[in-house]
Amino acid sequence: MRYVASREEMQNIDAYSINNVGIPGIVLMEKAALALEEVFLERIPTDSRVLIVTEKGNNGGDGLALGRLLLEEGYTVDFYEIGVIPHDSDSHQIQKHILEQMEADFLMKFPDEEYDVIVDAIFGVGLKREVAGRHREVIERLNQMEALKVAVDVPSGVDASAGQILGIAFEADITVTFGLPKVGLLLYPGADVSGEVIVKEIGFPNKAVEEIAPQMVSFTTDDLEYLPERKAWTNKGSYGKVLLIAGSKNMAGAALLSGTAAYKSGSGLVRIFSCEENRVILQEKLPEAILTTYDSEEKAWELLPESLSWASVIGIGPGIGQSAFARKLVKQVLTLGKAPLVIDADGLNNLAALLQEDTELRQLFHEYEGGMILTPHLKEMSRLTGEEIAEIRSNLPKAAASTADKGHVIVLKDARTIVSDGSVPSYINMSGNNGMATGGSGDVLTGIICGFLAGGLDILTAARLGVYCHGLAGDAAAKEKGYYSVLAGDLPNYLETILKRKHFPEEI
Ligand SMILES: NC(=O)C1=CN([C@@H]2O[C@H](COP(=O)(O)OP(=O)(O)OC[C@H]3O[C@@H](n4cnc5c(N)ncnc54)[C@H](O)[C@@H]3O)[C@@H](O)[C@H]2O)[C@@H](O)CC1
Ligand SMILES: [K+]
Repeated sequence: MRYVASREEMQNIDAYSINNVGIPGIVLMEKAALALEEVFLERIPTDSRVLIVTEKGNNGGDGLALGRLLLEEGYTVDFYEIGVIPHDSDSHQIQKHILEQMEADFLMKFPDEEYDVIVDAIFGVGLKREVAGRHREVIERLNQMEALKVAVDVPSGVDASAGQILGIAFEADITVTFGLPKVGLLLYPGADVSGEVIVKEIGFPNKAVEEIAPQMVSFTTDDLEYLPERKAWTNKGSYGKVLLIAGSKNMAGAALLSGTAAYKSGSGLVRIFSCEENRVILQEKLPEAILTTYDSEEKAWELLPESLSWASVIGIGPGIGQSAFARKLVKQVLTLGKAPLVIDADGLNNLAALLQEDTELRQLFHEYEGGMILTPHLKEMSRLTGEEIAEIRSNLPKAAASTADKGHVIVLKDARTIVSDGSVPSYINMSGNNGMATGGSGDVLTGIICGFLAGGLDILTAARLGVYCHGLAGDAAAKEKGYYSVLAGDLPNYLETILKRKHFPEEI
């Protein structure tokens, strides 16, 4: 698990490292420059022409130090300092002085030449208001130039805390960021202009990071260690019984996808509760599943209580539709269910309607004892909370945390999914890609989370790890099939290669 920092948190980590631990700022700056140099040497030929654009803060200082190292390696380097900020930082002054001693040239005006690489060292985490005037003009021109664009720490113009664009932003192909990823590089639209984000260690001591304890975390592949344990002397009963209330007439696929994903993520037994019309296809495509099907509403109400009491995990929603019957299904589950519960898709739409119209249901919802995970995308979240989508999008972590406050885990699904139980830190997911924006992908996520719950994970870990592994499966799928052609049905297969890493890391 690693922290993801906001602007203030990163500034506090900087300050703590320098003032309390005693690491001189210039040392951190030199390490930042070395980290940038490393990326250059790995990816960019030394006969390249590089333009480094700076301002007088520490981000600019990083750029100057990088330029010096690149000159030593044989790159051709031009420096252009905007120089509108009235005072330069101490470390910037030192870097400038060194370059002057080395007789490096500073361009007096914005260059007309062509470059292979442009480095943006104008603003980093110090940016706090709209970019205007000369800064805006320069960033506009840089964005029009053809070159590989490298941002130092944060693309200038991106609010490092929320990912908003403050007027205009440098459009980077690569952002080399120091110490910790910044929230603004991961949330959109900031993520769009950050390109590939490379996180480089530059020597912020753990003590400084622990002391500040940022309010967001993310997973890396090391966190696959949290996957449910599997012991030698076990049987199918050891890995839980998942009941999926899914599918309706013409919607067998949703049940199939979530059921397959639940099995592929380790569930001992999966039972699908669906309509009779789906029996044949489910039996053919997922013969491992136990089927409980109904051919009338009366039959459904007769079968449901036994299914609910059988289950150690319940998932409801994929493909159930929004009929009065489906709404009653949700209500019955909240009334009779005792196990950890995942509510997704139409389960959430029905829940939103019930919460508005049914006081008794509101109480059941708030008092549900088994633990509950809700997995809304932005539209479903808007229905649940009554907030506008734009408002939710403007601060996804806040939207998730304030809804989760009511005692549930919220998985707020977007290009960067947030998972929160209302406490800090909340989780921001870094895996996954646009190839997963395809029908049925959410059904697979529901199945994975149910599978992890069945394996014994608590609701928060199951939700975080479910989202992370779902994204990794999507990344593996996109790598082979391309972003256009990933199907939700591919995801459970690629999930195999991800989960396998826990026990066979050497084979990956
Ligand atoms: N503090 C440290 O010792 C370290 C800082 N590092 C680098 O320094 C950066 C932070 O440096 P700074 O805090 O000096 O700030 P920046 O270099 O990010 O920004 C420079 C200054 O611009 C001004 N400013 C902010 N918004 C503006 C706007 N819209 N228009 C015009 N001026 C504006 C502010 O006064 C700010 O201090 C990091 O992102 C990182 O790149 C690294 O060298 C590691 C060590
Ligand atoms: K920058």
